[in-house]
Amino acid sequence: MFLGNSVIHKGLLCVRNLSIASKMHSIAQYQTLKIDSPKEFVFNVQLNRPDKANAMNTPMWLEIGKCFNELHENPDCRAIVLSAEGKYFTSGIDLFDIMTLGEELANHDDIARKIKVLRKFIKTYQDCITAIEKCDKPVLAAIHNACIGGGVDLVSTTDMRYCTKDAWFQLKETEIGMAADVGTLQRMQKIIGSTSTFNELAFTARKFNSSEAKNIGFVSQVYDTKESLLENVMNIASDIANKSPVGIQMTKRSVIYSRDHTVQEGLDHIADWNQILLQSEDFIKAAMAAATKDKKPTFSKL
Ligand SMILES: CC/C=C\C=C\CC(=O)SCCNC(=O)CCNC(=O)[C@H](O)C(C)(C)COP(=O)(O)OP(=O)(O)OC[C@H]1O[C@@H](n2cnc3c(N)ncnc32)[C@H](O)[C@@H]1OP(=O)(O)O
Repeated sequence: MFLGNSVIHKGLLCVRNLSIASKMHSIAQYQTLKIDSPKEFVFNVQLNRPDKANAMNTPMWLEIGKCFNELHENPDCRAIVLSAEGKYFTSGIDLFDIMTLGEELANHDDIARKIKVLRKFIKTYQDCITAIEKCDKPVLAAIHNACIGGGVDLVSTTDMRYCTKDAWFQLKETEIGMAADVGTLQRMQKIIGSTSTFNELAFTARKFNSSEAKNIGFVSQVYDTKESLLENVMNIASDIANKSPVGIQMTKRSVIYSRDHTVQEGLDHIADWNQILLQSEDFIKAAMAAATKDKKPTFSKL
């Protein structure tokens, strides 16, 4: 059969476009998150249920997991800012959503069946935010106004936290009759380094403000407004994104591994990795750049 030139041309264009599209990492659509890339290699993930004070419902928990798993794989992403739309960062778990769990439990009479439902629920929520820690790209939380309950669990998984002057935090779980179960008890006391201060916050469920958060080391810096918070945090993320992805991703992995192991185990872990990674082109490029005072060496995507 004869194919005219224009048909062949269109066909070739189509193949070329398909191959470009397959090289670009498309960003999935999310219902409860807003995602964009305001700077090269920097992604901004925003909690996006502003009408509900960004209460974390099941779709949001699941989407957080999915999103950070995707960004872990995305070679166009080297640093991530986690922020929120609207008046509040987050009011924690969606209290209406949790009531539907009660309905599901009511379907079972037997304790073994009930605990199976609850365990699956808790483990799923844990895994969703642990995805932030498992994501090799550094995650910087930019927190404004209220960060309550599940919100503290969420930001405790990030690598760095920054907030506005009006930010306040509350480990509210004991006030609603539960022990926090998705990471605050495990991670936050290690972040702030004082078990006594941490226990006070966890047992009393009292609110603490931005200056206390800075004093106890929970946040690195406090900014006057949400605009200056985002501007500064984006700049820090961009600075990270300009560095070698090999160096940055391995640093995150080593820091988290070392937090959970002895010093010797941490040293062995990084020796095991660096005997491989020091042979990467990034090491040569960065060393050359340092020697020639090149401020912005170009690193391939990873
Ligand atoms: C496996 C378990 C995993 C995790 C467990 C985590 C535990 C926790 O998260 S404990 C913390 C639970 N959260 C709370 O107790 C906070 C409750 N909310 C508030 O205190 C207030 O809403 C506020 C955040 C201080 C804001 O107050 P205000 O400015 O007066 O706004 P509201 O009118 O109260 O809220 C606006 C709108 O949002 C809805 N909403 C707020 N928070 C939640 C929530 N946590 N769950 C569900 N919905 C929430 C509120 O109902 C309003 O909705 P309307 O439709 O406009 O009425």
